[in-house]
Amino acid sequence: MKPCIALTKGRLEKQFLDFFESLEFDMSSLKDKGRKLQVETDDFLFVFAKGPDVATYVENGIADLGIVGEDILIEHQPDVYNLFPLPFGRCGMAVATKKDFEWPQRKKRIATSFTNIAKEHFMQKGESVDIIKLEGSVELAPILGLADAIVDIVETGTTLKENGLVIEEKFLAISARLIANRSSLKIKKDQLNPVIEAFKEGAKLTC
Ligand SMILES: Nc1ncnc2c1ncn2[C@@H]1O[C@H](COP(=O)(O)OP(=O)(O)OP(=O)(O)O)[C@@H](O)[C@H]1O
Ligand SMILES: O=P(O)(O)OC[C@H]1O[C@H](OP(=O)(O)OP(=O)(O)O)[C@H](O)[C@@H]1O
Repeated sequence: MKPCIALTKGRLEKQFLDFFESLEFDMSSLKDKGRKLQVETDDFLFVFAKGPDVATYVENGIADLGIVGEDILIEHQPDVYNLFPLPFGRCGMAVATKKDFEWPQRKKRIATSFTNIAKEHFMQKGESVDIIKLEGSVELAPILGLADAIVDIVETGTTLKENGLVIEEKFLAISARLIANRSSLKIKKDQLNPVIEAFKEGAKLTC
């Protein structure tokens, strides 16, 4: 059976496919995949899923390898091998507030999609905070008065800027990572090692 690679849909997907093409793997059936969620190439079966689900498919051995943002690994702590960073999906985690915001004297209210990362970040500073879980457009929360601040991904800073927010603190550098199922790495060693080595070499060249 061909190795199965789970890919994070969305921005990582496009960046992975460019990276994959640069390694001269067969890309033909991936280029016009349309809305298909599974695509077979000469060498692999690709499945396309949301980041946390990529980690779940790899953890459960449905996919042998996965491409996922480090934010997902830190937030969800799946039981997988976290092999190495890939040269795309670079961004960071930050605390951001409204410009000129003064923290109130009560417990801080933090809106985020990354509740574990946010909790852990403030815990390490010795602060207990109230976390408000949002699914997206997190930048709205301080503007609308739902929270004092957000913990979210920042890349260019455009979303913050265009919504009148500023970075108070940057605290994590993130990139896409190659992950592997623990048993696949042993059982399918001969099939997977050449691919993993090709990704590693490609990552070194592009870094
Ligand atoms: N602005 C960004 N710049 C670079 N990488 C990002 C950015 N936002 C997210 N990422 C990385 O890409 C991964 C996938 O993010 P993406 O926004 O495509 O999916 P998502 O969070 O499920 O969003 P959506 O629900 O809008 O599809 C994240 O886990 C993170 O590692
Ligand atoms: O610094 P920037 O380059 O502006 O990128 C940061 C934005 O990108 C992500 O949002 P996404 O586009 O995934 O939408 P979301 O709000 O639905 O998560 C992230 O949550 C920020 O909002």
